[in-house]
Amino acid sequence: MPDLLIPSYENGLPQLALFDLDGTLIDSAPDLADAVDFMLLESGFSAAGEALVREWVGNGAPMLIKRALAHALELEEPQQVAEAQFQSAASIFYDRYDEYCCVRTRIYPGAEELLQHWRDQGVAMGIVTNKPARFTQPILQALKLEQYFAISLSGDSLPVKKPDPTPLLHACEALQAQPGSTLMIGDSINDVLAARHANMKIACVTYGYNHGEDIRDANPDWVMDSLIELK
Ligand SMILES: O=C(O)COP(=O)(O)O
Ligand SMILES: [Mg+2]
Repeated sequence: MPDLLIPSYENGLPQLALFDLDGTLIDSAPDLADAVDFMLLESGFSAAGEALVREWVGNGAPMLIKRALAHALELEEPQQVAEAQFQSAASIFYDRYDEYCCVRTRIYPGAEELLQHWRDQGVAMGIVTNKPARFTQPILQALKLEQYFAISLSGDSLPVKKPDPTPLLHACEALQAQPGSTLMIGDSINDVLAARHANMKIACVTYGYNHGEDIRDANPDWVMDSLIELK
């Protein structure tokens, strides 16, 4: 693995840094698991627990809900969940998570130190998350993180989400940065694929949510145990 100095950028710093949110900057799994378990219990199933929810996060709230229902119904694929069942479970999940989306959610150690450092160094920063916007904004506000970001794109901000590269390219265009001078920082295969398709370098954290797989298997350009290593 190459060291974390980023030689392809001027001064070793990217012009623009795009951050994934869940599993990269914040550990949101405890509150997500609470909302999933509330939804499952209200729908007449058993709770799934946080460990499983950590494996289901990463492709947006609708997919998280479908994965939880597929597990409860012992279906092989989340796509097999009936639309009516999904809709009623989703409204329970959304109401619950609207109210309790930032109770036990925490910023990972080292994350804010990197954000402060890069802000001082003049690196432009943005959020590209698959989380729906109705949750992204309140969480960024509650954790006082919104001040760092010039742009924040959520899973429903555009017609497509990661692993599609469109949100990453959209952020570059909005902030007049070249993909080749932009660094994506994430925790999952969705971040790696989106960055690859956008011709961006990708650095990944090992502690996040990657569907139970080791992120090294996705071959990101850099792997780190803490965001502080980027500083
Ligand atoms: O909400 C999700 O499923 C994942 O969100 P993320 O893209 O910030 O990891
Ligand atoms: Mg993530």
